[in-house]
Amino acid sequence: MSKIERAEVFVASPGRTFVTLRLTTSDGVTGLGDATLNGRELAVASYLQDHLVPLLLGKDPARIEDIWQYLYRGAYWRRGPVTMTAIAAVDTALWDIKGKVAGLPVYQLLGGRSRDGVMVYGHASGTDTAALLDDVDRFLDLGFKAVRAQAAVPDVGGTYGVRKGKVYEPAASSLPEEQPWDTEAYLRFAPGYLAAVRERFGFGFHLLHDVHHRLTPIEAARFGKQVEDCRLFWMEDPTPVENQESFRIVRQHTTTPLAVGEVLNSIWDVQHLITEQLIDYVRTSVVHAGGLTHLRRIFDLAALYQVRTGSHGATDLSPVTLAAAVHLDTAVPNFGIQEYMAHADETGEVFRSGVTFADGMLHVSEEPGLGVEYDEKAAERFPYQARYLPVARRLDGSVHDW
Ligand SMILES: O=C(O)[C@@H](O)[C@H](O)[C@H](O)CO
Ligand SMILES: [Mg+2]
Repeated sequence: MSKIERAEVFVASPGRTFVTLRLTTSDGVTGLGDATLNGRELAVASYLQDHLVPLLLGKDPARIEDIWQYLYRGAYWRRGPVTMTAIAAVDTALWDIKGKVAGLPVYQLLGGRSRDGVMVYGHASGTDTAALLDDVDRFLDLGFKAVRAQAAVPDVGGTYGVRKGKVYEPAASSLPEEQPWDTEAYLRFAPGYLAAVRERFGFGFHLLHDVHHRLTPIEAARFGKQVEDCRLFWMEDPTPVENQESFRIVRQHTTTPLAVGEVLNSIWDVQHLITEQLIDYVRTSVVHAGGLTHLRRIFDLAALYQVRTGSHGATDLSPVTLAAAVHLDTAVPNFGIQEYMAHADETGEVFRSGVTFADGMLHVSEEPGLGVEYDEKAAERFPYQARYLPVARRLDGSVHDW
């Protein structure tokens, strides 16, 4: 029997911080898992190093489901982003190993190909409507079939999702940046720029928008209703998601499709959203929702209720997560869309990935496993730097959801 012989945890900041787990078996096969929890990353690194590595050494790497159950039930303290991200890293690395041992790409282990490629959406943004329109134009020129549109609210600034440099990087400061927020100004402004995008470019592509947890249920209902003519692919994270019930209020008022789940970690976090058909797309990701083993379970539940997938894919999810996501997206029947932002060039110096972009879609390579390699020598050139996501404050100074 092959055994898990080594388990190494790497923390590096090539462009942004990534925590990476590498397992090595007694047969010399390696597997990679992403363990990045942006802004709280060292907690997961310690969870792995101090609490899971000692449990993994000597275990049979082929027993993916058993190890998942052992780590989940064995923790006793259930769910939560830190635990589920640590378990995800182990699980993803074990799928990578299983693929390499079998000589098959991971999507083949998941049931094989359901589609030729994985449709993605890119992030267009602008400091005003004109700049946003130019950016949408650029994405359409690059061949994207789906584009998310965000613009800064005039006279307020600080709006979520507006790219400053080449790469969107909200976690840019050594202490959390504080950004102003004004709900009424946003509600006055945002429907107009979404309409302007449709007016200029028409309906021959999918248009998405991320509200980023900023509205109350009734505000989100008003927004969804107001933008119905834009025929959005989805309105993302309309309200803070802890209260699954609040989606019923939004749902009762609008046919704008709803997407949620990037901050959620388990099937129980999305259970009512799915079974009561309160959402259209579930955005849980490989890295934050317990790995391929658990995410596939969520996607299967979703399929029963015609909820489709729309996995989180911002650049604070490493190339290991992106590859794992594209393998799963390639295989599942109820795939919807995959979020995709190209990683910074420095990230590509550390992670070599076989995932490629063509014609608005991502494709996995046919290499066995996930098709990603980690260059630890290159990673040494990018030592860890603490960075935080911003926080939002209303104009009266009180804390809002970022
Ligand atoms: O849907 C998205 O890409 C965003 O919500 C980001 O994931 C979030 O700002 C954390 O980086
Ligand atoms: Mg989002």
